[in-house]
Amino acid sequence: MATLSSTHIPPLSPISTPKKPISSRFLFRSQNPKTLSTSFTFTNSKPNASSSSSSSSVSIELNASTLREICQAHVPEHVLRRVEEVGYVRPTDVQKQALPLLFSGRDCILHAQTGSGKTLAYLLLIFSVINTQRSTVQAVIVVPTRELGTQVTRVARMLAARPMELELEHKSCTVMALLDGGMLKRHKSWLKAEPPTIVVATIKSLCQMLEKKILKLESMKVLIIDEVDFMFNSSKEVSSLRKLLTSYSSLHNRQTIFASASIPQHNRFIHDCIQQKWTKSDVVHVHVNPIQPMPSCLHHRFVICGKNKRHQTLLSLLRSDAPESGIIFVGEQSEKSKKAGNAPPTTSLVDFLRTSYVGCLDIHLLEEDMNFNSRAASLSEVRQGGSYLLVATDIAARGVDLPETTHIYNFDLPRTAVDYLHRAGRTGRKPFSDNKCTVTNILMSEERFVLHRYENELLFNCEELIL
Ligand SMILES: Nc1ncnc2c1ncn2[C@@H]1O[C@H](COP(=O)(O)OP(=O)(O)OP(=O)(O)O)[C@@H](O)[C@H]1O
Repeated sequence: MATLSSTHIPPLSPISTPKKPISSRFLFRSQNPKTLSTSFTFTNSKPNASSSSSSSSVSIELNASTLREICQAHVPEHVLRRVEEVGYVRPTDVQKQALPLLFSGRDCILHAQTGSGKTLAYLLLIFSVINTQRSTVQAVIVVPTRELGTQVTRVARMLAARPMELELEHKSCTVMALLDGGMLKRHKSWLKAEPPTIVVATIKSLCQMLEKKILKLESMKVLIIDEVDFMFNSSKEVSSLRKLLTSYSSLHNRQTIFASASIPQHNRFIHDCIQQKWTKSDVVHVHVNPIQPMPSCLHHRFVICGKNKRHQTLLSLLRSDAPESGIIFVGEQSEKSKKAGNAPPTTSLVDFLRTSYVGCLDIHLLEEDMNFNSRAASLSEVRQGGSYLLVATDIAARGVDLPETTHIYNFDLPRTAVDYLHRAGRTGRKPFSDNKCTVTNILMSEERFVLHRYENELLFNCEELIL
């Protein structure tokens, strides 16, 4: 066991900044603070720490080779058994490095590649602190979309399930999904009758319940904000998020965890966390693979074609790649095109593929404009069925975990490097697999420089494919 002390370490410096930082669409307001936070950056599993911490000391179990070894003293046995039953035996890097810090009670910024297992890390923390004998909300997980909320709820319920014999002896941990488009009336009755132990919520639905005082957070021990950069980047969400962090609950009574694969200008964000009292001043920044934001199992390609040839180009790619399963990302329809009465590009593409693509992949659609039931049906068909091609907007780009996806196609280029990172990260989601997954960009020649910029910002190489 290696002990890493964060005392007498130089002031917070950008030790974990990639050579070229990911560009940002947003800025966190910052006031030149004197921070006490600690940054741990992990490359090849060797941590470095940077901090001006007062006297905090953190023990890190670097030699543990199983999740059981890391969690044994903290997580109930029935949860550990479930973890093993579903096949989580070896910890991923972020789990290995973050769990000891999380169990020590520190506020934490979990900053690790897409598909690296951040969800399991924060759920194991939650299971280590909740007391199922108490009927109060003890953990809240805030997510940006209904789709991610449903997914996190599914994993939390799967871990919480007890064998029948224990079910009779102990009260179970209950997990409520409080998501936009849900049946809030039913949730109100549930919250009044017997509050759940864990709430997974979108910020809008959560704040509705808090404003009406139907949900209370006085017993909340852990607050997780998943996809934190996305949440702070959305003007609709940011004021509710600030209220949740500072008015509806107090940083002193809870452990606060922020998670994302992309935290642009992270040092500034850490400063703001402390200044704005979103976290305690000894918040830890766990940054795994800081100089390689993109998972190494991804192979990036691009094809150049004319504007009117994109459908045919995609078809040729699908024929030559024969993907096991894939996601095709399409940009949002412009207001001008909507006004002109054109069909959305997603629907046109789905129609085109259904008539032209001859293969064994089921074709599905996921976009914001679908109603919540159709969105849920689409994702659940994708999860249950065999091989799929999912045509989606960026709604599927954050957090959605479809591990069978082998290919990503950017039918339209994403708007930012951060968006590229998250779209690409919908594949390569099997932590210990050696399989290479492919991300292919369909470009017009004048867009090449944009992709080049993303390559520089995210430090990856994209190879040209000539069809
Ligand atoms: N220890 C583990 N062993 C094997 N598989 C794991 C382990 N931990 C997580 N996974 C699997 O890895 C995949 C990715 O995990 P998760 O969704 O938590 O990634 P993430 O870090 O939150 O990614 P993103 O930033 O894209 O949201 C999931 O399919 C999950 O089941």
